Amino acid sequence: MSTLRFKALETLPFKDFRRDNSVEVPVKLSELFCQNVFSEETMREYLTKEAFQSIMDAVKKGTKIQRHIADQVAVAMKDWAMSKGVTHYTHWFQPLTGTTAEKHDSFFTPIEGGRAIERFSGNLLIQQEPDASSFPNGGIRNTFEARGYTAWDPTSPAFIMGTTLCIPSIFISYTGETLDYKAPLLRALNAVDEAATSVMQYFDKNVTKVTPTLGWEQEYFLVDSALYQSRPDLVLTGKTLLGHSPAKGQQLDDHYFGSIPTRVMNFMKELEIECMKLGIPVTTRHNEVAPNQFELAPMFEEVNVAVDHNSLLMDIMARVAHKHHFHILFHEKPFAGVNGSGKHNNWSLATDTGENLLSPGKNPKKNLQFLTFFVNTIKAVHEYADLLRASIASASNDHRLGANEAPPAIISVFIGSQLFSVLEELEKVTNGKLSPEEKTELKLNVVGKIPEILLDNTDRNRTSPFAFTGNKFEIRAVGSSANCAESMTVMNTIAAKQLNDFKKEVDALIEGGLKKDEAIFNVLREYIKQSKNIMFEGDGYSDDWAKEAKKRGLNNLKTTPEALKQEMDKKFLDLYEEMGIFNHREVEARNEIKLEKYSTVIDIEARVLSDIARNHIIPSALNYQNRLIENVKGLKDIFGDKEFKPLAKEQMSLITSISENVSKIKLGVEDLIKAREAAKSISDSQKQAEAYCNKVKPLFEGIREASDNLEMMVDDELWPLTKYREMLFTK
Ligand SMILES: NC(=O)CC[C@H](N)C(=O)O
Repeated sequence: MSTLRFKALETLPFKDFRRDNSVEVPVKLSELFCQNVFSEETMREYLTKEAFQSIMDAVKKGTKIQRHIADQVAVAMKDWAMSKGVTHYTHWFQPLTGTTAEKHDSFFTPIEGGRAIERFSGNLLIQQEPDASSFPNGGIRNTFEARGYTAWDPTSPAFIMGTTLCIPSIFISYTGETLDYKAPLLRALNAVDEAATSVMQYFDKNVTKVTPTLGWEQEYFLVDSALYQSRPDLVLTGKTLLGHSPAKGQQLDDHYFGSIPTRVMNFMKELEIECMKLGIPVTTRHNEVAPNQFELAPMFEEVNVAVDHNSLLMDIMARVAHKHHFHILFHEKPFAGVNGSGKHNNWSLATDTGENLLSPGKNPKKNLQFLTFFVNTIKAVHEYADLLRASIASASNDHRLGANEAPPAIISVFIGSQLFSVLEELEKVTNGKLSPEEKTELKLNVVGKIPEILLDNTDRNRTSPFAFTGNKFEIRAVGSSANCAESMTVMNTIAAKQLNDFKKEVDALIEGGLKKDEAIFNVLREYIKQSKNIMFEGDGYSDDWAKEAKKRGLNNLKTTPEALKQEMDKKFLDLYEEMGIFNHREVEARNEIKLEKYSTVIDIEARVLSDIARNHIIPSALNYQNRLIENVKGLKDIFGDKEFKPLAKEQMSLITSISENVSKIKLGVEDLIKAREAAKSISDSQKQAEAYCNKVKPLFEGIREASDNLEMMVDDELWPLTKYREMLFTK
C-alpha cells in the first residue's frame, strides 16, 4: 500500500480535532472593527492635535510629514502597540515576489548602566534599510550595491499582527527606482486624482479630490492539510499536475451558493474575526462553483487601502486555514476540469463630495457626468487593452483564462445591451453646435433615461474580462493569486491619461466657440466611434468571437510571454513616462522579472512532473503490472497453455496498456528533460519564456494523459497520489 496517500486518508475519518474547531463569534462584529489598527479614532486618542492634523493632511492632500511630527507619531504608535502586547515593529511591504515582506525589529533598546528601554523614533518610522538584496529587481540593483529602502506610507494605516506593529511601506532603490507594487500604484492614484478632479470642474466645482475605489472578490480552494501534504505537486507548485477527473465534479452545480460545510464555516468565522480586528471590512462569504472552492469579498475601499488589505488577507487566510487543518490554494487553476479562481477587481472613482462617478445621478447634468467617466473608461481600455492584458499575465493565470467562467485573453468591454443602445444614440449627435431641439431630445430621451436603464441592468456576462455592473467596472481577468496593485496601477494610469486627453479636447472645442455640454457631447461621440471595437456583448468563449476580434484588430495574447512582449511596446513605455509612473528602465526591469518568474514556474512544474511521473507513477504501475503477470502465470499453471488464454485475456490487455502508458511517460519525460535543458540555456529572457511556453509546457499534456490513464487501470490500493475526488470532496 502506498504510504503517503493512505496515511493522509487515515487521518481523515473525521477525527474530532478537524471538525470540532468551533469558533465563538461576538454578536456584533462591528465591535471588533479596527481593534488592531492605528485608525483615525485611535490616532485622535494618542496624537496631539498638530500631529493628528498633519497625518490627515498627508492622507488627504499628500503633504509631507515633518520630522518632529514623525517623532510624535512614532512614540504614539509604540505606546498604543505596547498597550496591546506588541514587542516588535516592521516596515510591511510588497516586493515583486508577489507576497508581502516583513523584517521585525524590537522596540527593546539597551541603554547605559546595564539597563534597557522600549524605544521607537520618527527616523525609524519614516525609513528603513532592510538588507533586501535578494528581492527581484530586474537588474536595477546589483548585489554589491544592494541598497534599497522602505519608506512609510501614511495613507494606509499601521496595524498589529500578533506581537508586531506593521507599518505599510513602499520599497525603492537608493537611486529612486521603484522595487515594489505599491510605489507605482500611489503614483497612478495621484495621476487619476488630478485628471479626474480637473474634469470634474465641468460638473461640480466643489470637488477637490477624486479617489479611485476597489472592491476585490477573493476566490480560493481549501484542501485538507494532510491530503495537501500528500501531493508533492500541490506542495511545490500550488497546483495538481496530474490527476484523473472524478466522475462527479461541478456538473450538478450543487456546490455553488450551497450550505457551507461546518469545518469551512469555522475557518470563515475565525478569518472574519481576524479581518475585523485588522479593519478589513469583509461582508460576503459563499461556496463557489467548483467543489471545495469558496469566495470572500469586502466592502469596497480606497484602492491603496484595498490593495494592502487584500495582501494582508491572503497572509491571514493561510494562517487561519492552517489552524483548521486546511491548506488554502490561491493558484488560479489548482484542479483541471473545474472552475479556476479569480480575483475580480471592481473599480470606480469617488469624489470628496461623496459621489460615485460611475453611477448616474438625479438630473441630466449628473448623467452627462456619468457618461463622461463611463465613455472615457471604455476609451482608455480600448487604447491600452494590451497593457491591461499584460498586467494580469502569469503562468498560473494562463491556465485559467478562457474557460469555466474566467474571461478569455482577448480584452473587451461588456456594458449590457441597453447602455450599448444609449451609446449608439450618442453616436448620432450632430457635429459642432447642437440645436435646442436636439439638446432637449438628448436630455429627455437619451441621457435622461440612463438611471431607469441601470435600475434594470441585470445583464451579466461571465465571459467578459471587463464588465460594467451598474455603478462600477469589474475587471474579471485578474487572477486569484495576483497582487491587485498591478492591474490597479494600469487601470488608474490609463484612466488618468484618457481623462487628461479628454480635458484637452473639450477645452479646445470650448475655446473654438462651443458651449461646455456641446463640447462634451462632441468629444464623447468621437470616443464612442473610436472605441466601438472593444465593446462586445456576446459569448467570449466562442470561436466566432476570436475571429471577429481579429477582424476588429483586437489582440488575442493567449500566453504570458506574448502578453509580456506586447508590454514593451513604445506606446506603453511612453505612457508610463508621460504619466510619471515608471521610467523605461523600471518597465524593462519589471518585464524582465515577470519573464524570469514565468520561466522559473514552468521549469519547476516540469521538474516536479518528471519526478512524480518517474518516481511515483511508473513504479506503482509496474507494481500492479507485476501482480497481473503473476495472475496470468498462475492461470497458466492451473489451466494449462490452451485453456488459460481466454481466461487471461483482459489481464493481458491491461498488461499491454500499462506498458504502453509507462513507455509514453518515460519517453515524454526524456523529451521534457531535453526541452527544459534547451530552454534553460537561453539567455534572452523573452526568448527563454517563449521556449518554456512553446517547447516545454506542451510536453506536460502527454505525460499527464498517460498517467491519468494509468490511474484508471491501477488498483486503487496501489495508487500513490491522493485522488481528485479525495481532495475535492473531503469536507
Ligand atoms: N461565478 C463566478 O463568477 C466564477 C468566476 C470564476 N471562478 C473565475 O475564475 O473568474
